[in-house]
Amino acid sequence: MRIDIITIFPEYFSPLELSLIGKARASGLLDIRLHDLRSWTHDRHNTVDDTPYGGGPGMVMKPEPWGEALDAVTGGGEEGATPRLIVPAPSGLPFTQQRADRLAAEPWLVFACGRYEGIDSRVAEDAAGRMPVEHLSIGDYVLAGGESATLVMVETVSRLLPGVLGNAESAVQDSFATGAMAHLLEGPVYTKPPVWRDREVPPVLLSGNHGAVDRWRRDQALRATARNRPELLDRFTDDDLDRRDQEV
Ligand SMILES: Nc1ncccc1[N+](=O)[O-]
Repeated sequence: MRIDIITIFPEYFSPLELSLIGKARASGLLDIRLHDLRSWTHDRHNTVDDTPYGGGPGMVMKPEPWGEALDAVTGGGEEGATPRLIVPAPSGLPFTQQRADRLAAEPWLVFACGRYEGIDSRVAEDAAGRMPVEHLSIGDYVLAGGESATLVMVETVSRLLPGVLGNAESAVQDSFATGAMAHLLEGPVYTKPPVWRDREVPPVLLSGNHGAVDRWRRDQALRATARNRPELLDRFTDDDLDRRDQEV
């Protein structure tokens, strides 16, 4: 997968040189390219923002640098390929594991990181004439810009790509994963030693009875979900739960 990130703070993305994503980039599984939006400004101050029409607080990012940046970055696709443009914004559609699964199937993503009060809306309208454009939100709070959200989305999507995680299985067992534990929160996890500060690991996990372990894990996941995210349980119908009983 190719990922382009356009931002006025390229250094914000140095964490993408570390750990699993860093290794995936080094191995060629991931081709992440950073672009400084100011490269497409032509004035002495490399201006990227201006006051909002209609008044109001803050600044809006100017359309010209973005238009040139997107032309330059998205024009260079192999055999004229076009990317999916992701614009992180609090006003966007919710970024969920299901949406991450879908994005992980895309060959090429471009992230436009807006700062201030956002990017002039004509930029996304103009780009939509040439490529799919999605405004996505990672949560109902206001960040100073799209960079943190882009880090979250890039990490969430990248770890789903085959070969990026050491053990692809663990992506399946995660909270919100698809399959039998879909939409359930992950329950408690344990590793050695079997007793620590007089606290024992639940005996079922040491029993070697995989059916009992799976049932225990699903029960714990249902409890965690009921406690912290009861609204996620509404998605289950009775036969869903019955089906899970068969599956687990
Ligand atoms: N929540 C956000 N705040 C600012 C920019 C982007 C955001 N987001 O969720 O993608």
